[in-house]
Amino acid sequence: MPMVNHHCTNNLMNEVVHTSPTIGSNVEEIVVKNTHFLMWDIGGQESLRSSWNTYYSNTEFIILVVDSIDRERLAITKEELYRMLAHEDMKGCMTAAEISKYLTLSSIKDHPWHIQSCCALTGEGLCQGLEWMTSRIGVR
Ligand SMILES: Nc1nc2c(ncn2[C@@H]2O[C@H](COP(=O)(O)OP(=O)(O)OP(=O)(O)O)[C@@H](O)[C@H]2O)c(=O)[nH]1
Ligand SMILES: [Mg+2]
Repeated sequence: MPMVNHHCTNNLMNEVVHTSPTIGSNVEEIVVKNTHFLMWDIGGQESLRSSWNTYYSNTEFIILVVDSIDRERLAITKEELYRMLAHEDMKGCMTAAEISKYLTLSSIKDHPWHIQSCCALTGEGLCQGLEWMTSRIGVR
């Protein structure tokens, strides 16, 4: 029944929820225990899935909503989940060693240098890079 499809009562909020297929995206900020989440709601229709990858960079979490009554489409969900995981923005990235080789860093003899792989999003590697700098202080 269409009315059931488009207007359902959300008991938690005690309000009528209107739904319509997501085209493009909706963005909303949600605060949970003082943590602000910037949430992008993106459309799940097949034709829209190719645009999902444009949302992955700078994204910390992905909420994959599964319709628990739809057994037939669970296989598609699985397929899309693994496609999503294969899409991380780090796939195919160069290693620090490759970059170092390309920049021929080893030929730099008149300056101390250090190459550090890091991720600006998670902060991984940043401390190590700075620690190297502190370890060089007064070494010359
Ligand atoms: N029973 C029930 N129906 C739901 C629930 N969530 C959504 N629906 C219904 O499922 C249909 C699709 O809901 P949407 O929230 O638009 O689904 P969606 O995944 O955002 O769809 P797209 O935006 O097209 O990707 C609507 O008819 C909703 O009323 C739920 O938790 N329980
Ligand atoms: Mg939607």
